[in-house]
Amino acid sequence: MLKIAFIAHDRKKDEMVNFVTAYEHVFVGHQLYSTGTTGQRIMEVTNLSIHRYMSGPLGGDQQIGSMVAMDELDLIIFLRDPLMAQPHEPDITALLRLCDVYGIPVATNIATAEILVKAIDRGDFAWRELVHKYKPGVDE
Ligand SMILES: O=C(CO)COP(=O)(O)O
Repeated sequence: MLKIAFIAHDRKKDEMVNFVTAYEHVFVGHQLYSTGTTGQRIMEVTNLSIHRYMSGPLGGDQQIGSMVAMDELDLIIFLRDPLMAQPHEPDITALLRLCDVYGIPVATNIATAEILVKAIDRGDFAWRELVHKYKPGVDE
């Protein structure tokens, strides 16, 4: 079972809802997290149970970043809006930076998200189990 987070900016929320709905059969077996409004939108139209954090501009990206730092997430699907400035741009940058620090797979557009979900379905994420056994900063 993987720990997966969904985040979508406002003009990407319809795309996220359609995506998660299409692959509900894949996501149902995993532990799911999201920022506030994204999770609400997904849960309105699916039977998935998602732990929702705060809305992005109110700290949700940072809460998800904290999960990354604690080695509590395996994968993030973060559909960003590249054409609209966000008030919490520093939080977004910080989250993506932490994904790079810890080597967390993160899809920032739907094409990559499609590839990652197919990889989940095939079991390609088994390597995450090994990563969880080694915690940088703790074991070194
Ligand atoms: O702003 C966001 C991510 O940066 C998403 O937050 P919401 O899901 O609450 O809209």
